[in-house]
This record gives sequence, structure tokens and C-alpha cells, in this order.
Amino acid sequence: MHQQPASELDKRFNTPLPLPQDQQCPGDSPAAAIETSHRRSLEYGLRADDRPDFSPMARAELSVLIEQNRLLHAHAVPAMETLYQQIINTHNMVILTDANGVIVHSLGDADFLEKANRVALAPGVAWSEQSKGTNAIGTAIAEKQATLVHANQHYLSVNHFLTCSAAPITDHQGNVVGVLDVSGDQRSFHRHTMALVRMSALMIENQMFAAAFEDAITLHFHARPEFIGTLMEGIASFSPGGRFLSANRNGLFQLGLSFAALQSHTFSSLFGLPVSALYDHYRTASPGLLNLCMHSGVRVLGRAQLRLQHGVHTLGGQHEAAAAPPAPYPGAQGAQGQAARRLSGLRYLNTGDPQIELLINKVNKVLGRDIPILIMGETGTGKELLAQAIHNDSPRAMGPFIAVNCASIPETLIESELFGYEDGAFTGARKKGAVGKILQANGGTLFLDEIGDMPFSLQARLLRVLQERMVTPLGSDKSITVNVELICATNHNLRERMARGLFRDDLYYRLNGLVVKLPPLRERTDLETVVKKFLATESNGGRYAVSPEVLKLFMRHKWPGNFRQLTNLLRTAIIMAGDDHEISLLHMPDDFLDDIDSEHGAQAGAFAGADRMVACGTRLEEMEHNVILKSLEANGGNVSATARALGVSRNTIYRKVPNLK
Ligand SMILES: Nc1ncnc2c1ncn2[C@@H]1O[C@H](COP(=O)(O)OP(=O)(O)OP(=O)(O)O)[C@@H](O)[C@H]1O
Repeated sequence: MHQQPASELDKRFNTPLPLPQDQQCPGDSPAAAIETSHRRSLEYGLRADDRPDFSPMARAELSVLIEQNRLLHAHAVPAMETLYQQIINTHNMVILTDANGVIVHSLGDADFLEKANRVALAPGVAWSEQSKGTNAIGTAIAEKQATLVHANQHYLSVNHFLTCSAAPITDHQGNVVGVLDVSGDQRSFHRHTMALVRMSALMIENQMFAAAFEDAITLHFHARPEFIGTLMEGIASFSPGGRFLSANRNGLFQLGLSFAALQSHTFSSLFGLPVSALYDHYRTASPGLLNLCMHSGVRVLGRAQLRLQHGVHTLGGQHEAAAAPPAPYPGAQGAQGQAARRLSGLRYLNTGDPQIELLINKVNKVLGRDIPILIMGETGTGKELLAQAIHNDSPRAMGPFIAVNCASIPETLIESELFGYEDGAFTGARKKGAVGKILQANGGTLFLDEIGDMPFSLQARLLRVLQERMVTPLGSDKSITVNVELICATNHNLRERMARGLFRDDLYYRLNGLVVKLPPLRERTDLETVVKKFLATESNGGRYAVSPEVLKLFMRHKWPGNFRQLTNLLRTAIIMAGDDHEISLLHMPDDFLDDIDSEHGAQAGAFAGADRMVACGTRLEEMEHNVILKSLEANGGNVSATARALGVSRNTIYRKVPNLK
């Protein structure tokens, strides 16, 4: 490692820092922290006059990195756009990095971006202390605190023209998952920038926190109602049975207990109400704020979000002590994928296929306009994922997303599932009645999958709900106002079903505000990116890649199960590959290879077989022999036909397969 003489370091610190004392804000990085960071930079072997490698990572690599930081990216980008609006035309840029200081997204004034590019303040470049020495991003990560690095406080002289304010973004367990930064020309320094960055980082943290748990109740609370929904609100998550899971910084502060102490608490022990009270509260059509008394005696008001996959009714029951198993942390295997799917916005579905891009552009135009969307597409093309993405990008994103698969619920139950029922409405009905899916979606989005399978008799009732925006539970004479955005999906031809009298015309015309068709996987041009992104998300760090042979087969395959088939195949292949990080033909299931063989006939089959043999290290001679045998088999043992098919003479066939009669 290169060691810089101590005198150079001393000299640097004898230079007065250009940030005037009266312009410093509380929380600005004290000189001692900058000095410590310079010492670290020196230890990394950096020299002040170094010009480090400025080249960004390749586009594909960056796309994978963004995928790995999908949750952070999804929550940070809107906050960055808002932040940018505050500093527009001030020769600054807003930057988001991952936990290692690699820039994943940036936006800024064109004139400054040009300058910034010269020192590689651009996506795909690392700004850790190890690579750039003292700088706001790298030092914020090293110190785990908001950091301002101004002008010649930067370690590298090339960066002295900058002033940068960065705040780390932490997850619900206190781990730094990224950094938000505003960088600009040092002459544009403004004392409020750091405060703006901190507030924006807190906003991102809060949003990430609220979405961190699946199947959980998230309570937003504060003693003053006007603070609910602001940065000052406390947020706490509970399992469906009421067990405490986690709280954000302000939540811990308001509850007055440490994270460790809260682990033994339940909703009831903290707020003096059984969790079933939430259930009752949200059964009303226009639930107001919850009035809660904390164990300290202080009253707070709250709003709960019931992020339950399996319906509100799981909240019922008095058995908090026997709480449901805690919701998985998003960092846990598999759960991250689920959380990511819930959070994915439309931009993440845009992986380079022109048909998809067009579709997303159309959908973007109707977001929040109360226009029903009808998604068509073969099974597994991602209709539900698209519906969830539409919801996540819509102004209703904070509301519930309730999916109902009309084909998977027995016809006799669809009515009660959708509309709910009153206490004792029918034999076998649950004691307390049940909230229907339509009401559960109140304030959010109702996704009716396989709408073509909706029983004819219920279609009129559904139409009435959509037109009157009122729902009447079974056995009740009271109608409840609902406000839902509707997205439907089908893989049937609804016009054809209408012609056969299976689908009502009036409902069809009510549903098809915007009709979009998801292309099947075999027609998509972005298969390679899709595979890379999926492997990056699924293999926790993007350690897996498919071999060129496998990719070639993927391109040729018809994918009748579309994404469902591809994702299952890749999940299994990752397990098969184990420590072998390249997924090869050896890791492909036999039935997939057989499908390929039969799809492409004997010749392509021979190629697929040959590919497999290459993967198995089969010798050329042996491969040739096998190809001839396969071709003979395909040609019913006819040597002339085989020779013609393989483009060789009959003699060659006899020579290569000597025991042929
Ligand atoms: N663009 C995508 N990238 C990665 N995975 C995807 C994508 N689209 C869909 N998937 C995955 O494929 C599977 C099927 O997706 P989804 O349920 O949305 O399809 P669908 O069209 O609604 O299927 P069905 O018609 O059978 O209900 C899910 O596991 C989903 O996460």
C-alpha cells in the first residue's frame, strides 16, 4: 500500500477550510470527522493528486445493480424528484447510491451534470472512501451519519470544486442500505441543503419501513393528528395477531421504549386495545382516526394499514398471546422477492421490450384517472404483477391492493368473498360476519383476475357496485359506500364469451376503459435482461448467470407457461448449480430439454442433445456417434435418408457407426 508522508496530511489540515463558521449548520461534519476520514483515505493508499478510475460499470451491470436495490430505488426516486424541485437551477444534482456508495440514480441541472461527469458523479461509479477518499457519500457510509464535505475537505484535489451533503438511509433494522446526496459547485453552497437531504432521507426510510413487512399491520401514529402522514409520525408494525415487529425512529421515541424492550410487547399491551378492535374499526365504511392510549398514559391518534395477503378476517379472534408467526423480514430468503414484487412499479417492468414500453406509456397516461384497466394475456405473462405495479405507481399506492382470482374460488363462494356477509347470513357463515374483498379494497385497488370466469349471475351485481359505488354485504340491508380503482385481467377472449352469452355486454363495456395486452415471453425481445434481473433478485447479490448455451435454448423455447415457467425453472436451476455460479445445461430439468427437443424436431433435438453432451464433457467422436444414432432413429433406420439429413455420404455413416448392418 502506498504511504503518503505525514507532512502532506498535516499540510492539508493546516489549510483553512473554506466553509465559513457562521454558515455551518448543526450536524455539519466536524473537522475531526473529516480529519479521521482523511487518515482513512491515506491508509487506503490514495494520494490527493490521484485521478482514480472514473469509468462507470457496464449498462447491463448497472441494470442488475438497480434490480438488487429495487426497494430502495422504488422509494427513493420520487423523493429525489421532489428534492430536486427544491434545488433546481442551483448547479446541483441529487444522487442515490447503494450501501457501498455506487451511484444508482442521479438527476440534476444540465450545466452541472456536464461538470459532474468529469469527475464521474454518474450512475455506475463508486464513491466509497476506498475509491474516492473523503467525500460526503463515502464518509457518510463510513461514519453512519449525515455528512457535509465542502470544497477542499474532499481528499482528492480533483473534487475540490464540489460541495456535497449526504445522509445515509437505513432499513428497519438500522442497516445502512444507501445514501442520498446533493452535490454541487462549491460556490453554490447553501446552509439549508443538508437539512433538505436529511429530511428526504428520513422520508425514504419511513416509506421503506411502512412497506417492509408483508402480512402485517402498520400503524402510523402521533399525538397530534396533523403530524400523521408527515415525517414526524411514529410508525410501528405488528403481526396479524398483534405482536410487535418493529418501529421507526419516531415510533421508538414516542413509545418511549427501546427496540429490545418492545420485542415482548403486543398491540394490546402498548395501546390498551385488542387487535380485533382494529378489525372492527376498519369494517366501517369511512373509518376515521384510531384513538389510542399508550401504556405511558399519553393519547395518540393513529391510522392503520392492513397489509394482509389473506384478508382482514385474519385479524379477528382474541388470541394475541398466541400470535401468528411474525411476518418475514424482507431480507429473508424469498420474502425479499415477495416484498419486491409488491413494491415494483411500472418502470421495473420496462426491461427493453418495445411492446412493453408502449404498454407502460399507455398505462401511465390513465394512472389515477379512474379509468378501469383490462389486462389481457396468456397465463403467466405477468398480469397480476402488472396490476400490482399499476397500483404501486398510482395515487392509491398507500391504500390496499386486493387481488381476487375469480377462477380459483368456488362459484358458490364468490359472492360472499366479494361482497362480504353479515353475522349468520348463511349456514356456515363465521360468527362475526366477514368483510368482502370489495370493501377491503376501499381506498385502494381491486384486481379481479380471470374476470371471464365470473359467474354470469354475479356479473350484474358487480356492475351495480361499479356504477353505484355501494356494496351490500349478504344478509344485510345496509349499503356501504366504496371507492375502489378496478383492474381486471383475463386470458379468455371476452368478446367471444359475450357472443356465447357467458359474459354481459354492459359489464364488458364498463370494464374496458383501457385494454392492454401483455405479450407472451416467446415474443419478447428482452429475455436476456429479464433472466439477468431475475437471477440478480433471486440469488441475493447477482452471483448467478446462465451460460451462453442455456441462453440460446431459452431464446428458442416457446415458454407455454411464460414467466411462471421461466422463474420456476431458474429457481430450481440456482439450487442445482449450488456453488457453481454459471447455470449450464447440466442444471436444466430433463423435461425442459425434452420440450426443446420436441419443439425443434430431430435436427434441433440433436443440437440440444449435443449441447448437453458438451456440458457433460463428451468427446467429439462420441458426440458424432450419438448424433448419427439419433438421426438414424428419426429416419427409421434409413441410412440414405440419414446421410442426406446430415449432409454426408452413406459411406461416412457406415464408417462412423461400424456395427451398422
Ligand atoms: N416481468 C417479470 N419479471 C419477473 N417475473 C415475472 C414477471 N412477470 C411475471 N413474473 C412472475 O411470473 C409469475 C406469474 O406472474 P403473474 O401471476 O403476474 O401472471 P398472470 O399473467 O397473472 O398469470 P395467470 O394468468 O396464470 O394468473 C409470478 O411468479 C410473477 O412474479
